[in-house]
Amino acid sequence: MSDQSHRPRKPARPYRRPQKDPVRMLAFEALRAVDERDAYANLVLPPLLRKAREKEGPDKFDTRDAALATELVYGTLRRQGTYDAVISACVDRPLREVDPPVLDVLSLGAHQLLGTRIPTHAAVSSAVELARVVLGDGRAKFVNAVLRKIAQHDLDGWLEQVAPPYDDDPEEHLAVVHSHPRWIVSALWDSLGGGRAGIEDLLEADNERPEVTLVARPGRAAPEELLREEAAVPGRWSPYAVRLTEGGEPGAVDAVREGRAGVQDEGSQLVALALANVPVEGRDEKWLDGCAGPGGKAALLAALAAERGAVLLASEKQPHRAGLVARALHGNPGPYQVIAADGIRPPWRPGSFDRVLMDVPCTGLGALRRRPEARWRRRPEDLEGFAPLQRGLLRTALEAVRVGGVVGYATCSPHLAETRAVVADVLKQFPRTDLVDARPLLPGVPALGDGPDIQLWPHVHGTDAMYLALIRRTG
Ligand SMILES: C[S@@+](CC[C@H](N)C(=O)[O-])C[C@H]1O[C@@H](n2cnc3c(N)ncnc32)[C@H](O)[C@@H]1O
Repeated sequence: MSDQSHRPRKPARPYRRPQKDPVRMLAFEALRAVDERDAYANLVLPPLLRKAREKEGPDKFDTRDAALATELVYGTLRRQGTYDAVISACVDRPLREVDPPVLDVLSLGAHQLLGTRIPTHAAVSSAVELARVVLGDGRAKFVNAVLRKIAQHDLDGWLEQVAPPYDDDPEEHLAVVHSHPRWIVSALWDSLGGGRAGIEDLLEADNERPEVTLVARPGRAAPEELLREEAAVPGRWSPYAVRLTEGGEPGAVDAVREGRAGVQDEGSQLVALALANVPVEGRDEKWLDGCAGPGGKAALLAALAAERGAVLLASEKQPHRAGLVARALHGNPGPYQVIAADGIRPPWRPGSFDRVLMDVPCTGLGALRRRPEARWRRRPEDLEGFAPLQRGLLRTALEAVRVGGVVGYATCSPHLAETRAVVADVLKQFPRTDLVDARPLLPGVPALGDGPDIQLWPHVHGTDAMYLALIRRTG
């Protein structure tokens, strides 16, 4: 008999079943859907939250649980670049060799440790329990070991280690610290100009959850009605805007349910208002929105047109999105028309309209705060994909407007390749046009740029980074 057989055996720990925590399970499921199926977090979350409420009951999954699950998903996705850098420093192989579900649990754990106030012990143990449920005990040990390494420093401590010093490589430093792909940091900085403080504020603003902003559609609802909602305050710039400072459920607001009001970023409202405010000489009866889906700007324009006895034609290429436009415009106080049509081969006659909005498809780099995963999905090559469409749509807009009328070219991206470059290129083919100074059309809105076009910014205006150029046809 060997010596060993006499040694008292360490009592085996009794097996304990992993605890299923509905908040972490839900967050993991959402992250997997975003990762695996290219789903959008803002679309995936609401049904998962509903399902959790139904399954667990309102006592076990209340509004605080829903808020925590939402924050865990959005925060993990937004800060993924930073967390990847930290996790990389704690594992002994390249991240691409870590199984995606394992990486999702690690990222969720990293966010709990570095991006929330959840105490360290709870952050690690909840992520490890989650790992036991969704990955099994073996891989949970790996998760435990990595998270314990991460827990040795706070976020600032990690950033000092994993981000290059600003002076050595400013763009890479900002990319890691503020969790944006480097090419996006570079593009935003080109467009914003200025020094370190501005771009840092902008990148930080992209990482904040935007407030919910409503629009009281003129002639259909008054802002005062919306201001009666809980924690509602007036918009900063648009007379029709009301901000719900605690988020709330816009769908529960009567005016929103009835279509008299809508959810609309204030930047989007300002674009519609500037186009509606620009003076045009003579007839002012026919307005066109050539890229109308899902209908936010069209609904505001149609209501403003109705006040002036003008009619909006809202056109959208995708039939199902044209359906959304029809829904947004339903109940408009004046006449309007909605059609599904390709703005590149339009059915209308040239020179038909007095005001035209072309809010073209774009990379959406101005709305990153709304779509937490978007920054990681976009590629620089996407710009080339949009370029011909953006130019083509601006050309047809300029053909659609009458001499003396005005076109508004808008994007929800501040990327210069989608904004000024498109306008400059297309105007070479339309020499009989003038750029109108859009800044005085939005009185009281500061820092709109050098003009004549305008660029809004999340960190300056609290809006999406919408761009607008107003172009008048002179011949
Ligand atoms: C940025 S979105 C417009 C947002 C809209 N103005 C709003 O405020 O709700 C661009 C829209 O253009 C549509 N689109 C894409 N290609 C188009 C085309 N060739 N002609 C017309 N619409 C097009 C897209 O389907 C999308 O709905």
